[in-house]
Amino acid sequence: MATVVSHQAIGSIVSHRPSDFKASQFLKEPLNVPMKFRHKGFKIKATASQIPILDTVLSPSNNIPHESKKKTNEASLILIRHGESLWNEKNLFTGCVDVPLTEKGVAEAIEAGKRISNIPVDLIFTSSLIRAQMTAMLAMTQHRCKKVPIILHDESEKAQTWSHVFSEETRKQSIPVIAAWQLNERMYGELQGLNKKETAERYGTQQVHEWRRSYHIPPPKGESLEMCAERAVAYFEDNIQPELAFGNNVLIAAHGNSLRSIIMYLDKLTSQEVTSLELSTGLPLLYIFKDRKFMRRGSPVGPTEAGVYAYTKRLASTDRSLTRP
Ligand SMILES: O=C(O)[C@H](O)COP(=O)(O)O
Repeated sequence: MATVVSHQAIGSIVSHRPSDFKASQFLKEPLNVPMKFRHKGFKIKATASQIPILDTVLSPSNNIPHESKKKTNEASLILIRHGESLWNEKNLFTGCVDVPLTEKGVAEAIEAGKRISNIPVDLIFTSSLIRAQMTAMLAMTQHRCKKVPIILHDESEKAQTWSHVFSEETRKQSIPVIAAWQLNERMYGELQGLNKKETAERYGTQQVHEWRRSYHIPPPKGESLEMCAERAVAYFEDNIQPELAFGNNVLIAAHGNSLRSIIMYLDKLTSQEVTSLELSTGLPLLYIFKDRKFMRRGSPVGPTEAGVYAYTKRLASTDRSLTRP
């Protein structure tokens, strides 16, 4: 049965910004510094894949290559398209318009959380849009680690200084969340806010299908999937893949088309094959990154699903450590 979360509770989850928090105080593990943090004067010369992630935040002079401190040679990657939004419900093109989840979307996010509750998560990436952020937060309420996802703000030095956590214990109970606009939904241009059915009646089903699903054809004044891939996949390669290579388990909460472009990259789909890739709202997908390869494991069925632990030895040992009293 779906867990019920009131709108008030959701509001407090998503609007409670971490005002007592700072990345450099927060993460002891050597996570990679995302590109945006690396622009903030950490004086890093190495490429993304060589940088010890949050070591750099912890200590700007620390420039030990990844390999020397690598945690493990495999990591899990969970992708979740956000739950149903208010405009999904109304069948409107949404794109980059920042629309929250419906009650059904909230339930979907919680259900997704149950499905992934046994899969380790060290780091969360979301788009900058509220529907993806709500989804990540709600999903993590179901996780067995019981850690609190905390959004890292890097818009100013002051934001970083002011969001300082002084308790070591609290830091250990937190998971960093990095919000990146590059993971946003594709910009749907002049279609944003239009009804999908009415648009198909006006321009023809074939034309609208091409705008929605083709790789190369952009909607009027919007982004094609190819253009969306240029930013989303580049972000993935520069900022997320190094985390996985280091052994950090990552959850990405994003959107239908930004995730389609990332899945196209992970599964090596052709521009023709990606046209038939559809993602349901709130359905998590699991990949294992090992030996520099992505292996798709499908959608975990639920927290009691034995198969989830059979995916890898590492997940099995995580399960044992979580169940240990
Ligand atoms: O932006 C939107 O309207 C949807 O989230 C994705 O829409 P699509 O399925 O039409 O690409």
